[in-house]
Amino acid sequence: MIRVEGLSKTFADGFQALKDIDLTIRRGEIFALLGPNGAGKTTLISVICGLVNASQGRVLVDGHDNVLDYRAARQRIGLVPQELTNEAFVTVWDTVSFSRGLFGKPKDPAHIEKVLRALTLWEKRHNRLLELSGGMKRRVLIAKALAHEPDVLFLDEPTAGVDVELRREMWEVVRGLRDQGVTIILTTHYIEEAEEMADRIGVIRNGEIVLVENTHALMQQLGSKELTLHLHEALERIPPALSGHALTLAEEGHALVYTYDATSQQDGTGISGLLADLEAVGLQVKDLHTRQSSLEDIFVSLVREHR
Ligand SMILES: Nc1ncnc2c1ncn2[C@@H]1O[C@H](COP(=O)(O)OP(=O)(O)OP(=O)(O)O)[C@@H](O)[C@H]1O
Repeated sequence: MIRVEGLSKTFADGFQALKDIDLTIRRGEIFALLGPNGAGKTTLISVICGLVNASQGRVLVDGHDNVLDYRAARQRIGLVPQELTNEAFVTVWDTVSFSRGLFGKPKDPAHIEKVLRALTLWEKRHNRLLELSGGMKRRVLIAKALAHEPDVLFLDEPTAGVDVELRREMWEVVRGLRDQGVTIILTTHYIEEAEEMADRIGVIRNGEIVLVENTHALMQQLGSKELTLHLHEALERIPPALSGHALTLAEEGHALVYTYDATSQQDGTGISGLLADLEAVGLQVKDLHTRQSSLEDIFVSLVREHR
């Protein structure tokens, strides 16, 4: 659906925000662009959508070069911006219909109705935007982006700053759109969001794509958790009876650290077996805590790995 080739962007002040990016987005997938603040997510989306000029490279949208064949490329794209930029006094129906008109598409009330129903905004179609909740306003932005029947929808941080309930609601909406055949590209800081939503994840850091991976495979790689068991008495070495568990000794023998795959559904975490074996060898646990790799840890290790 989208092909990005050798894309670089240097801003007027000399800052290079994108460095030689190659990326292919498949038709019908949800692709999450995951990266820390300032990584270049918005810039990349803006270049693909034709809002910012590339310094080098090119972008094809369904085979159409987004510079040489701008109209055809842009028409296939719907963009939901990061900021809520709705006019306050127009109605839901009018603002969504107007967005369609911007693309020179003939009026099609049946399509607008379909979009509003899909986003559960139909009941609110005669309301002015200032009368809507924050979640509804976000959905109006999606409706506007879908008004001209794009094939691919870009969502820039669709759930930044929204509460858990609303985030889940947004996920449902986005999944529904994918099921209707829309290709979706979203940016996010939240690894949970990427995990929950995306078929594939691209990690961007300092303007470089450091990894593109199937979500399931990536979570297997990143989903490892650590369980630290503080012991009553220090050990000199790990007892042979525990050699079947992925254990290391820490804190001068006062703690055992167990690493396990938090995403494994087949084999479980192995924690209950470990605890049983600890008891069997007479080790007493004083305290325990778990820790999951933070997004930052993950980025750091990914970047290290790919250097
Ligand atoms: N017009 C501009 N001129 C100069 N630098 C810019 C401009 N726009 C963005 N940048 C810089 O490019 C880098 C990438 O910005 P971008 O907005 O793409 O990041 P992001 O990954 O979307 O971050 P966030 O998660 O915070 O939205 C940042 O360092 C930013 O300061």
